[in-house]
Amino acid sequence: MPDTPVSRPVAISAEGVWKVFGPDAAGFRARPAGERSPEAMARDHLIGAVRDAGFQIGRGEVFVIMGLSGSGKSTLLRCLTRLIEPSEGRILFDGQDILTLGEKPLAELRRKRMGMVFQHFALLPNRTVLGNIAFPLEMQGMDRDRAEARARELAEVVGLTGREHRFPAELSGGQQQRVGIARSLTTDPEFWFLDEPFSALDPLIRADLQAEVQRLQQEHTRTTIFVTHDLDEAIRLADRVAIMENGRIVQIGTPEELVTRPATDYVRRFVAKVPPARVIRVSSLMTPAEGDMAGEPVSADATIAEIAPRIVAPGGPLRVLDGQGRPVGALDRQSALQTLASGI
Ligand SMILES: Nc1ncnc2c1ncn2[C@@H]1O[C@H](COP(=O)(O)OP(=O)(O)OP(=O)(O)O)[C@@H](O)[C@H]1O
Repeated sequence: MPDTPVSRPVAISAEGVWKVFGPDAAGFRARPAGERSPEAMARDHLIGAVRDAGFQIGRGEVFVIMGLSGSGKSTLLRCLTRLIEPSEGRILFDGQDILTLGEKPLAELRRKRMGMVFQHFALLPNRTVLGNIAFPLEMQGMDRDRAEARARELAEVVGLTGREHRFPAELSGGQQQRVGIARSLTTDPEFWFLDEPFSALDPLIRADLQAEVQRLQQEHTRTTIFVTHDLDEAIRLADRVAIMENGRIVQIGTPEELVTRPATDYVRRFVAKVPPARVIRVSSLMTPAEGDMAGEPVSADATIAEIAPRIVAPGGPLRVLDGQGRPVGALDRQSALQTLASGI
């Protein structure tokens, strides 16, 4: 499987992870490799919800898992948190295999270092916004005043100021999801798992919350694993995307790589409607150069769509700067225009 390696220190690593459902799922480990094809497994009424998944996620990375309904996204995410017990494989957090952890250390890991948000999660109907956000802290023994003070901070962070004393029934769907996001952040988790958190929301609210996730993720350099079946959402949020098909990861890459170098027809069909200018970055089109240059500055990390107004303006080549503001290349307007002409 084509896999663009992670470019940061590794935070989470999955090796040979399988999750099998069916009458004799427990006997799966003893199955020889030759008996693990979808056909051979189907004969024995076994479903390979996750099939031999392997990948590494970098610290602070947004790793998006996407694929069609039933491709195994949620099962894989749940395996990573051990909400579902994998049938086989290793899942390492900072080098430690969490599948070997006993109940107590696992609970500790979840409570202290992980935050989770789901599409449908239960808010406590008889508790206010603050009461709901504070709940995990109170469960951990924090006194009510301190827990509420922290909840108040988080309510502000997710834009719920002024609604602290409302009950869930008095909130819109988007506001309820904000409560869920705040609640998942009470312990300031290093690892943030989100499973289709915005699928039930209308597009405008969804875009708002996507921006919120980006902001929260950048502020605290959280390692974020985000499941979605929405390609637009994946492209907006992801550093890298893992595409799943029938339980298998068929490609891992940046949005740009998926669009410009799809590994299979399935991936090609998936990304067919993405305008290249939305994902191709200035760094991919520039001519590398060093030293002083003339021309209007653009960021090497920007997408061609983001700098469209500069590209269409008249003038010579654009001066490309890296994250530290150092000149790293020149962008020819003509070649950028060609990418732009393919749509935004
Ligand atoms: N508890 C279970 N028992 C049997 N089969 C299951 C179970 N959970 C999931 N599956 C099967 O495993 C496969 C993967 O399901 P999963 O929910 O992970 O997919 P998904 O990509 O998250 O789908 P969706 O986008 O619809 O949520 C599906 O074929 C599903 O029917």
